Amino acid sequence: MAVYTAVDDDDMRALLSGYDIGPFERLQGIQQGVENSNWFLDAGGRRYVLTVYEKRVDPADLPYFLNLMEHLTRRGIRCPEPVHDRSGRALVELAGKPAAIFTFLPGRGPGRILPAHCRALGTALAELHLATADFTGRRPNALALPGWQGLAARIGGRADEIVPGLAAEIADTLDRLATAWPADLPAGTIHADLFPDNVFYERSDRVSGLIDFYFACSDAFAYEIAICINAWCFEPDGQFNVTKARLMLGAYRKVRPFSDAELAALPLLCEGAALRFLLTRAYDWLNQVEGALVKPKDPLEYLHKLRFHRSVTGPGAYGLD
Ligand SMILES: Nc1ncnc2c1ncn2[C@@H]1O[C@H](COP(=O)(O)OP(=O)(O)OP(=O)(O)O)[C@@H](O)[C@H]1O
Ligand SMILES: N[C@@H](CCO)C(=O)O
Repeated sequence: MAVYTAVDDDDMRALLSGYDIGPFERLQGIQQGVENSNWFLDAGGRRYVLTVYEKRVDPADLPYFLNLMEHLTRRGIRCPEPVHDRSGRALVELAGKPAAIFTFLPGRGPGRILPAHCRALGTALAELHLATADFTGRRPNALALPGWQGLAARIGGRADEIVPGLAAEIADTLDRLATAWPADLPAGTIHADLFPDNVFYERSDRVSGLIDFYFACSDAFAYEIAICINAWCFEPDGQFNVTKARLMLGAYRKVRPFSDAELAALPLLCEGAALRFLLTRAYDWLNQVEGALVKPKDPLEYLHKLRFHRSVTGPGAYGLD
C-alpha cells in the first residue's frame, strides 16, 4: 500500500499539458513503498513513475534529492531521472502536494540474495560514490550520531518493552560510539538506505538501477559500506555470510580502494550502522499507528547484527586482508 493521495485521469491530463512527454494514457498505483505515493504513468508510448511526496519527506530537501538523481544520471549511474516540464521544473504540485515524474527503470529487486548480487552491488556502490565527487549539493545526515542520541532519548526506557535490557544496551553502545567514532574518513554523498528493495537487477551479476534516494546525505563512504554489509550479508537465520561480504567489498575496492583508516574503522561503522536501523525500527515498533497497513520491521534483527559487530576484532571478519 503506497498510494495515499487521490489522483484521477483528469488531474493527470491537466498536469501533462505542461510537459512534452506526449498524451496521457494510464495511471496505475504501485503497492510497494511506504513513505510516498507512487504510480506507474504511461504517456506518449513510454512508461514513467509519478511520485507524490507525503508527510515524511521534508519539502525543503526535495531539490537536493532531485538534483542528486539528475547529477547521477549525467554521470552514467542508472537511477530515476527527474523529467522536466516545459518551463524547466522537475518539482511540481499535484493534489496540493509536491510531486515529480521520473524515468522508469527496468529490472527488479534481487529476491533471494545470492553472492553474485553482493558482488554486483559492491561495484555499483563504488561507482555511485565516485560519481558524486563533483556533486555540489550538501545535506547533513540527520541520522548520524546526534540523531541517534536524540532518537534513543525519545525511545527512553520503553526500549525494554521490546526486550528487557535493551535501553541500557543502546546507552552503552552510544557511549562507546561517541568516544571512538572516526571523524576524518573519506566522505561525500551517500544513498544511506541501500537495502535490497532499492536495488534493481536484470541479471544477478549486474545492478540495473538504484532507487529511493530520500535518505541521501553527506557522510563517510565507509559508513554506507557498513549499512550495506548489514543489509546484504546476513542470512535470514541471522548468520553472517562472510563470502557475500568478501565479494561485495572485493568488488568495491577494485573501483574505489579503501584507505587504512576506513579498513580499521569498519567494525565500529558496522556497529553504528546497525544501531541506526535498530533505533528507527524500535521507534516505529513502539509508536505503531492503529489500523496502519504497514507492518513495522523487526528491531531485534538489528540488535543481533549490532552484537555480531561488537564481537569483531578487525576487518578480516568481513573477508578483507
Ligand atoms: N524509477 C522507477 N522505475 C521503476 N520502478 C520504480 C521506480 N521508482 C519506484 N519504483 C517502484 O516503486 C516502488 C516504491 O518506490 P520507493 O521505494 O521509492 O517508495 P517510497 O515509498 O518512497 O520508499 P520506501 O521504500 O522508503 O517506503 C519500488 O519498490 C519500485 O517497485
Ligand atoms: N530500510 C529501512 C526502512 C526504510 O528506510 C529498514 O529496513 O529499516
